Amino acid sequence: MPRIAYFGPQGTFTEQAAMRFEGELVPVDTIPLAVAAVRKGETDFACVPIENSVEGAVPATLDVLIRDEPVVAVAETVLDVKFSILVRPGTTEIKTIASHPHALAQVRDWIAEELPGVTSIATSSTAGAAAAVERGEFDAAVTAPVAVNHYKLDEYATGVLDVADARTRFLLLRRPGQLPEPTGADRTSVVVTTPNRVGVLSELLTELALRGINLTGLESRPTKGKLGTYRFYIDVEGHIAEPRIGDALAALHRHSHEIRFLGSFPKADHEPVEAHNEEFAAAAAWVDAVRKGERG
Ligand SMILES: O=C(O)C(=O)C[C@]1(C(=O)O)C=C[C@@H](O)C=C1
Repeated sequence: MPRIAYFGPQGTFTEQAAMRFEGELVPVDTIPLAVAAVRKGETDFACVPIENSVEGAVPATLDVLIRDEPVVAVAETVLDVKFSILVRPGTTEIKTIASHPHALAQVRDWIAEELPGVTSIATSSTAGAAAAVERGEFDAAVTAPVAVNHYKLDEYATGVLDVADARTRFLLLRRPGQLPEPTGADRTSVVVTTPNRVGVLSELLTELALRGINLTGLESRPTKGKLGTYRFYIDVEGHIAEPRIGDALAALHRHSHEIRFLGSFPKADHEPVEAHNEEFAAAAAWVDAVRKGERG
């Protein structure tokens, strides 16, 4: 059975996401450690959060994807997110509340309303906060609902969320190898660094638009070198096996200093992508025929 390192410890949202894939689950404490496990070959896959509908991209994941040896996404899954507030049995007063920064940000208004004056503390993960509360380091933790099954804690509140219908998307990563087959409902992800000149980002986006490619995500992260220099993470609908996507990625390659492929994989929503692949194939066949002198 393949081994999947996931952003743990037990009881995180990422664990629930990882359970949707076939494999033996291996908890590790941080996102970089989960990805390092797959890079070193200690596990076959790593499962990490990539974006949340309320708080946006998960910076730790974006940063780890560009470092060291390449890893590629082969699948994604989306979880509905709502939180539980866990406390040690018998707790009467809450002065400190701990969680992953993304989780704290999603319940900020609830905390202000229900626990005014409480101090919020960032921990490595939601379940890491639960473990710390169990050890007596903080009074309360903002966790995934399942965390109550893993720690000797009680539910102070459940179903907590400032914005209804929050969702988080997770990636299943592995070392580069055979790509998943195109399904007609895929996503492709790349990260590029561009020369610093006028209009370069608009050139990249035009390459996509000209080929009828739908952009589903655009994030920038500093290169961590010169101030004001950025990497762009680009998600589009389609699979690199499709001519228009392959063509567009080749164009992005031409516009970039550096480009890294982060995967082509089925979208979690399985909604078919309008691809116009026949038109691209017909156009390529025409050019081919003209080159051979068979057509005018
Ligand atoms: O700490 C966890 O439980 C996680 O899986 C991380 C994470 C995130 O990074 O966004 C996942 C989903 C929630 O939005 C809150 C935290």
